[in-house]
Amino acid sequence: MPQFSGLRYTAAMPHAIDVQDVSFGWSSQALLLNHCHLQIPAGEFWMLLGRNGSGKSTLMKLLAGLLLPQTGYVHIHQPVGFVFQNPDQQLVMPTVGADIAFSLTNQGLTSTEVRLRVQDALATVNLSGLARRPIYALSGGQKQRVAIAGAIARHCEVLLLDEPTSLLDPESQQELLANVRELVTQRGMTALWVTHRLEELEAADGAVVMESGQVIEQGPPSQLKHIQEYKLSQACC
Ligand SMILES: Nc1ncnc2c1ncn2[C@@H]1O[C@H](COP(=O)(O)OP(=O)(O)OP(=O)(O)O)[C@@H](O)[C@H]1O
Repeated sequence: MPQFSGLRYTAAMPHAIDVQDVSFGWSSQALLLNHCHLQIPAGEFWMLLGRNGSGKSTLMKLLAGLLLPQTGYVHIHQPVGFVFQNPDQQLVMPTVGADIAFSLTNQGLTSTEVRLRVQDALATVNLSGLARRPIYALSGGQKQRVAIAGAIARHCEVLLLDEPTSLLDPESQQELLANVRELVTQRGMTALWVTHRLEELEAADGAVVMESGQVIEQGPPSQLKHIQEYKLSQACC
């Protein structure tokens, strides 16, 4: 198993994602994340909520291994795929098929294996037949699904999605949400999805609320006090 400072992979873990006492600051003067703890059960779909600037995206980057914590550990024992808010920041090849195949570079696969993985991944996100479609000719929702297909082609078991629907219209939002729900239910993947859209919680098994760099609550959405408060504040405005 690979082992890096602050990012530890272990063989048998009760949770797909286990964050223990993680602190991180963008500057040496102040910590943004302050002794964060978080556990996401394997094979479940969870959402991460919190006000602007509370540290959600920073935490997601720590989970993906794009940043390393200054103290504490992130334990993840399965391959991780990351889906950015804006898919144009992660789709790098001219066509759909080439982009998914690019994610398999350096995996030592034959061209037949690459082709089969691209086909399987496209079918999983309901984009079969679009392998030759130029990326620029896709809708925003289709681009997000190509990003997810890249993770599926790499056999990622944990999906991290940072506000994946914030640039989408309501119909594409619903399609993406249903697609990720299906990946969790049918393929047993684990997904953690950042959102400000409370209606998306209906698709989730659990939710985590962050405030000022700390996880202040986590559990089934209907039982979280802070989420009820957000709902009430939305209803009256
Ligand atoms: N690359 C960076 N360099 C320096 N500071 C950063 C960087 N990225 C984020 N920050 C700062 O860290 C703080 C938390 O940002 P972060 O994006 O993690 O919050 P967030 O909860 O995801 O917010 P939002 O809901 O608005 O996306 C902000 O004050 C932000 O300016």
